[in-house]
Amino acid sequence: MPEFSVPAGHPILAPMTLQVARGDHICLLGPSGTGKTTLLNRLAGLEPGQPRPALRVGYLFQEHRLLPWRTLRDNLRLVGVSRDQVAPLLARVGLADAADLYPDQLSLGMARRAALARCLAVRPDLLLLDEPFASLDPQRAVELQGLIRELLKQFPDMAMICVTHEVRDAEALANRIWYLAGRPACLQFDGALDSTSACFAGLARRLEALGREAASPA
Ligand SMILES: Nc1ncnc2c1ncn2[C@@H]1O[C@H](COP(=O)(O)OP(=O)(O)OP(=O)(O)O)[C@@H](O)[C@H]1O
Repeated sequence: MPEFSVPAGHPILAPMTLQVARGDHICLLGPSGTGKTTLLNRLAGLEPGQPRPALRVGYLFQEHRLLPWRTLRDNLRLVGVSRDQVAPLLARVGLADAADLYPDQLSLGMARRAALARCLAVRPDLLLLDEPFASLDPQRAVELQGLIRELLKQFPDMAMICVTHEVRDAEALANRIWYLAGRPACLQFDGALDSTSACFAGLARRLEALGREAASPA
C-alpha cells in the first residue's frame, strides 16, 4: 500500500505520514470535531488539489449519497457493476430483494448496506467507513457490524479504516487503533489491538486519558 501523508500547513491536521498495510483493520477514534472525517477525506484523495490516490478506495460516507432518483440496481450500474453482478453484490449485503427499490424506500440500515455494496463494487484496496453505526438502533448496529466482519473475512487483502466513537466497535472490528486528537490534530496513539480483555480494558483507559488530555487547556 502507498504511504499517505498530510503536508505542513493543513488547516486542522498536523503534518503526518501514515502507513497502512494490506489487511489492516484500523478503528480511528478521537474527540468530536478533531478531524477524523477530514483525515478520511485526505486518505481518499478528496481534499482540494489532491491527486487521485494510487489505489482503489471505497468510501462509506456518513450519509448514503446514493442517487435518490435511481433504483439500487441503477446506482450500482452507474459505478460499473455489470448487469449480472447486481444481484450477487446486493445479496452480499443482505439486500437480495431490493434491486428495484429507490433509496428513499429503504430504512437507514438498508441504505447504509446499499452504500456499502456500492463501495465494494470498486473492489477496494482500502475501505473507509465514517461512523457506520451512527443513528442505528442497537440491533441494526450489531447486524451491520457482523456484516462488515464477514466482508473483511471475504476480502482479506482489503484494508479498512473505520471512524467510530465507540471503543467497543474497535474491539469487534479492529486489529489496530488510531487515536486522533489535539489542534492541529495528530495521531496520539497508533498501536495493535490485542483483544484479550485485560489488554483491551487497559487500552480503553489509555484512550480515555488521551481524550481528557486533549480536552484540557494547555
Ligand atoms: N479545510 C478546512 N479548513 C478549516 N476548517 C476545517 C477544514 N476542514 C475541516 N474543518 C473543520 O475541522 C473540524 C473537524 O471536522 P471533522 O468533521 O473532520 O471532525 P471529526 O473528528 O470527524 O468530528 P465528529 O467526530 O464530530 O464527526 C470541523 O469543525 C470542520 O469544520
